[in-house]
Amino acid sequence: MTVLVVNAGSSSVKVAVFDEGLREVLAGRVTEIGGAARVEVGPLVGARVVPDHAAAMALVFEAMEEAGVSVGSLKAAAHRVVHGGASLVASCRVTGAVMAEVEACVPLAPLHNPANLTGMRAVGALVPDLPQFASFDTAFHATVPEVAARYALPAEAEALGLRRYGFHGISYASVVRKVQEMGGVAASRRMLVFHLGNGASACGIVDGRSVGTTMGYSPLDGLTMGTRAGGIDGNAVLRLAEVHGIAGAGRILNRESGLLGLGGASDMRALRRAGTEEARFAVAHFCYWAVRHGGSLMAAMGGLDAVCFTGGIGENDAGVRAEILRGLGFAGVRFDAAANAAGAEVLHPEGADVAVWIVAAEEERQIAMEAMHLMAGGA
Ligand SMILES: Nc1ncnc2c1ncn2[C@@H]1O[C@H](COP(=O)(O)OP(=O)(O)O)[C@@H](O)[C@H]1O
Ligand SMILES: CC(=O)OP(=O)(O)O
Ligand SMILES: [Mg+2]
Repeated sequence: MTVLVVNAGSSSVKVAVFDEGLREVLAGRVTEIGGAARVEVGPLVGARVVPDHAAAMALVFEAMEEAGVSVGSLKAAAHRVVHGGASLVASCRVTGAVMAEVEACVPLAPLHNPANLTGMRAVGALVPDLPQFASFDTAFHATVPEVAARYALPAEAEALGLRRYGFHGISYASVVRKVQEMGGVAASRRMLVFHLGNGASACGIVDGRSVGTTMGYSPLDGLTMGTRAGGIDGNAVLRLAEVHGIAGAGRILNRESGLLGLGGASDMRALRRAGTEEARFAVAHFCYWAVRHGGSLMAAMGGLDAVCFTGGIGENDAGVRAEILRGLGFAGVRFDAAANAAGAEVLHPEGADVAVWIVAAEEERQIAMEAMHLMAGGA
């Protein structure tokens, strides 16, 4: 039951191959697709011209063969799909109807869903008979109460699908699973999880279920992100559209804002290296809004038992974690500075009221597990 997992982003593809025992036998990524791309897939490492996602998938298959993981041994491919809309709320086999629904959600996740579809088509073109499965970032949030999901809009607007869906659900599901594996369930009834990567969000999780999250209709709302603005007044959006047109406003909000717009770089490591006044302000903005939203989610959960950090920034940037944890001090959050600086798994001191953990995001493994569950006949 070897499964190829494909996590396609707008300009990158992350892949992993898992065997039936869920051992990761190959992993890698192709980044900066569209030109002189960077390839790091098993034995294939270096710069290559990769014009599109189809070419990237062809390279992945080439690397698999070179690594001795034959494409013929694959039993399935499984994809991350960012937006599943209102109807795709559980992982499923990819069919024409599923692809049409993912396509219908393109306007809701313009940076992500087109790439997810391209990944499915590329695999389909290279290995036509391979069963394909999809896991949705939105699915984990299907449990939020209606008051949290609805915007205060009239019924005609709701009928356009304008609801808070929430994202990063595959990552949140993997955090819940890993905290359970760490034996932390009892201590973590009410868990505030920060997924801090290029896209960033936070989620309030009670007894393993999402009760609220910061992203909404699309992955634009909530926290300050690499290139996305995060929360912004609808009238400010209208003003941007008036001046720049709808496409221009969309570009500014999704691709030119966030850390990039404030600090001159979308990448946290680049901001740290730059060390300018603007870069420092961008990081301060990122942390301030993470704390503000964290407080709101704590209210939605009725308290706090644990805080978890995941994603590239959450797992690696001790300064960001420290600033957010200090900001949550009012809620009884304490942390061990040395453990945080070292990037340890457990950050809370002995006897603390609130547990604090770093949990590595395992989106690919989660997707593989869901596909294998479906292949084994699970619902
Ligand atoms: N060692 C590190 N220190 C600080 N930030 C880091 C480190 N490693 C990765 N990051 C940051 O993580 C972010 C990317 O996170 P990641 O979860 O890989 O993103 P995505 O999967 O959404 O593309 C970037 O801002 C990057 O700078
Ligand atoms: C949903 C989302 O924002 O994803 P990413 O963090 O991969 O951009
Ligand atoms: Mg990510």
